[in-house]
Amino acid sequence: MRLPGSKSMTARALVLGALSLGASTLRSPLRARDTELMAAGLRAMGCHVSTVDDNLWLLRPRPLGGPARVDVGAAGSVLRFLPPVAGLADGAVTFDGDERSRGRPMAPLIGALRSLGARVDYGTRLPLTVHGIGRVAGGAVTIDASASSQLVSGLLLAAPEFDRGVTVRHSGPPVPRAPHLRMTVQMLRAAGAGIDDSRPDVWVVEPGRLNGRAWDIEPDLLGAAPFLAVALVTGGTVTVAGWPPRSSVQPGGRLLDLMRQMGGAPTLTRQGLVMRGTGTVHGLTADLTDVAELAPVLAALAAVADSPSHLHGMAHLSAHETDRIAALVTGLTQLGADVTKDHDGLRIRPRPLRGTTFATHGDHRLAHAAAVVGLAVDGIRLDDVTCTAKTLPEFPRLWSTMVDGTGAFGGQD
Ligand SMILES: O=C(O)C1=C[C@@H](OP(=O)(O)O)[C@@H](O)[C@H](O)C1
Ligand SMILES: C=C(OP(=O)(O)O)C(=O)O
Repeated sequence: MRLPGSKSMTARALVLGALSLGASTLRSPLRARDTELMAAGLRAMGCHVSTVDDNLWLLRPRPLGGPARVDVGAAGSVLRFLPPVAGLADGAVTFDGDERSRGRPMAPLIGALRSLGARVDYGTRLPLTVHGIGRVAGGAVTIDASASSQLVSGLLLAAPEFDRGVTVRHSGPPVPRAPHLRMTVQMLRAAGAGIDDSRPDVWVVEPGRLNGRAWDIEPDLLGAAPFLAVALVTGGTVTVAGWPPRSSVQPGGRLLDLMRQMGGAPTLTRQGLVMRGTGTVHGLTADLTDVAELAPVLAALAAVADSPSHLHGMAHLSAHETDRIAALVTGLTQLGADVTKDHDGLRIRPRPLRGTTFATHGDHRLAHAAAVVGLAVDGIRLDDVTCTAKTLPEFPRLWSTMVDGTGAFGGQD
């Protein structure tokens, strides 16, 4: 199969392109609800973004301005990356989104933006309005980003355009998702930013113009998880074409290590990444701090494994699209698994499972998890599969084609 483009790379390339001198292109971007909302948000502020060609999106930066309204939908990236950009626009930009987004952690970012010189109307929930004056003073700021790495990424991505750049210090429990922060730093550098991340929990971005450029978006390796899980559960083989090299900005190596521990045998070949399984899945003890989006699919695998699992380092998952920890406890328990929550994760002891309805809570990664359990247990029904459009609108088609056994899924060549 061929995977669609990385959600995180697509989001960053769009934001950087809007703040650059000169045009940018995105080759093989992800077309999904989150990235279309990012494009629409930038358009609303005045940037020219053409997404008509599935394989090549085009950005022509123009002066950003309001009044504008931005729908963040359920996208944490739009929610955290665009308010700092709106500070640079001339005029008021109002942000709102799906009910669940209204309460996702934002306060540290708003506090930081205010102390960097932006005027923001925000209580404790969306909607919020940034009253941009075309410039943000910038400077040094300390925030607690333990609830979301996106709080730091959002500040860094816009910072080259701040008069004094930015120095962001994180203070508090560890920031989750170091790989996403590395991706932010690498993509800023690739766009010409001066950025120092040599000290733990401190990021310094110098002021300066970014250059428009051609971005090659890698396939979404985190989105590969449910498809690779198929090999483990069924004892089959799944080949993912176009798997990026080890130097990838995504934590692909970590995904493969975790799947190897659960019984998969991944090899990189000229055809791509080949995952082989035996049909027996092993339990896993792992700290998922850096890759917690994988937790739902790994929890699904753990529920059909031959031994218990302990997945931890995932406390902040309770602030994602839904409270993922609570949803996994309830959903997997209803199927018959023995699941308990501890202070920052889940303990899963497999037991014979029964087919029943699995509540996705409108969360794409919970839908992926239910689909994986459904490979091993008859009669699993998802209460909603349209939520997969957030990051992979083709998910139902890809999955059913694969489960039907035609082997023809993923033809995006
Ligand atoms: O920067 C990014 O592209 C992302 C960062 C992570 O957010 P959190 O740190 O809030 O988990 C991740 O979960 C999200 O899917 C994408
Ligand atoms: C947490 C996720 O998304 P976001 O925070 O970007 O909405 C995700 O895709 O699993």
